[in-house]
Amino acid sequence: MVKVAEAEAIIQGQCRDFGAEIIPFDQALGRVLAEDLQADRDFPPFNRVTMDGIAIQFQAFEKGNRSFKIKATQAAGEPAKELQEEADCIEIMTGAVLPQTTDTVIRYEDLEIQNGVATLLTENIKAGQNIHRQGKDKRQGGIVASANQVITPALMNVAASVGATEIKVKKLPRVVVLSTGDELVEVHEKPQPYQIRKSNSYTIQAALQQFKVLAELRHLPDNPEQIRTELLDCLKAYDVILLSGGISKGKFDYVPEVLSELQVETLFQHVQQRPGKPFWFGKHPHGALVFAFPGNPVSTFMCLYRYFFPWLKISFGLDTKKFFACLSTDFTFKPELQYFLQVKLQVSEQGKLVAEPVEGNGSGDLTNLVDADAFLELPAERTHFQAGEVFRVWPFKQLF
Ligand SMILES: Nc1nc2c(c(=O)[nH]1)N[C@H]1C(S)=C(S)[C@@H](COP(=O)(O)OP(=O)(O)OC[C@H]3O[C@@H](n4cnc5c(N)ncnc54)[C@H](O)[C@@H]3O)O[C@H]1N2
Ligand code: MOO
Ligand SMILES: [Mg+2]
Repeated sequence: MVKVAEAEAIIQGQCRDFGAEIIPFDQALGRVLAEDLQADRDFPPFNRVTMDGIAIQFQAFEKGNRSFKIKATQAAGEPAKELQEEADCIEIMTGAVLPQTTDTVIRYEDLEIQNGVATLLTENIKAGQNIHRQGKDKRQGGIVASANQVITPALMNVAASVGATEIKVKKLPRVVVLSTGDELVEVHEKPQPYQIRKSNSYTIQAALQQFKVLAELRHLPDNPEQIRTELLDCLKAYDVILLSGGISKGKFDYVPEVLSELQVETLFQHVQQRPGKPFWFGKHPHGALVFAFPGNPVSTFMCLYRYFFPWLKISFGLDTKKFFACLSTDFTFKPELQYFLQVKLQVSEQGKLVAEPVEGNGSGDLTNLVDADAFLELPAERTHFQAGEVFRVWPFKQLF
């Protein structure tokens, strides 16, 4: 049996680079950027007017001029017009290029316009106001988004602005999710009283979609020959096998034995944790990795978030951020196992992330996961945990 930190280190020692591929820009949301995106022009690309109003020469205001004859109107999308006389102005719209020879924009709210003449209603005018200067945000050639981050809606904005119709992203690993067990029936089927519907595989598949990984689903019956045939096929066809169930001490838990027969090296078996103690991890000589999660739904789920996603993020070149939360109430857990307590998270008015335990009925209670937001990781070497103490937390729900 290995400690949680040892299991984590062994798994992270097996991170992979799956390379990169170029895909159309409109399919890139949620993928990981594999190149730096550069500004093809300055940001903004011209002196951009930021208020609807008039453009003047500030020197005219300085000389005491407070009324300006409107010589022209310039909309966004029009080339820059030119102001000839300092006694005049150009009506100008937000998003338009600053007209040539002007340097200051006054908004309509500070003007009265009558008979084609704009008169100032305020003395509070500053040279250069209401202009977003060319290149102020980024210079041409500068990096507007660096590689190794998830393509978010905000990043799409930048990608579109630089005309990146195609984007280089990290390739996705080929993943298969294997359910095991003769007690499982399909979701559309009506189970016999002694059967249950398959659910873990759908949870795993759904969670992987967060990273745009489209996993295939397969099922292994409790039959060593069939497990062997299926696993042999999967070891050739996939980079990662995510398995749930069939790995503990039961008479029909054939998975670890068959994996060994197929030359999959055991990198660890059993982790000092609850849930998920029987967790098994191994590697095939040709490269495929096998994460064999214990079948109980909460165990599978916890191991997915605690071990697989960090592995995936590191493989993608992403940062693995650490989160901590404050326990809301005293809690006791006696076994010498790292305990992953299901909690609800809330940000207090003091700005603290507070974790409140959600009582459940152990690792078979999948209904409890719906009410919880995260796992709070309580160290194995301790028994009593006090309200206010801070521990590492593994969120599995969007909090905001
Ligand atoms: N003698 C011992 N028995 C058990 C031990 C032990 O140390 N000694 N460990 C227990 C722990 S902890 C866990 S967790 C489970 C792990 O069992 P397996 O990985 O072998 O999983 P199964 O036996 O196949 O199933 C366990 C449980 O989960 C349900 N299950 C399995 N797959 C799915 C699925 N795809 N969707 C929904 N539910 C699933 C299955 O029906 C069982 O109820 O072993 C304990 N036993
Ligand atoms: O510790 Mo097992 O993984 O819960 O039921
Ligand atoms: Mg079992």
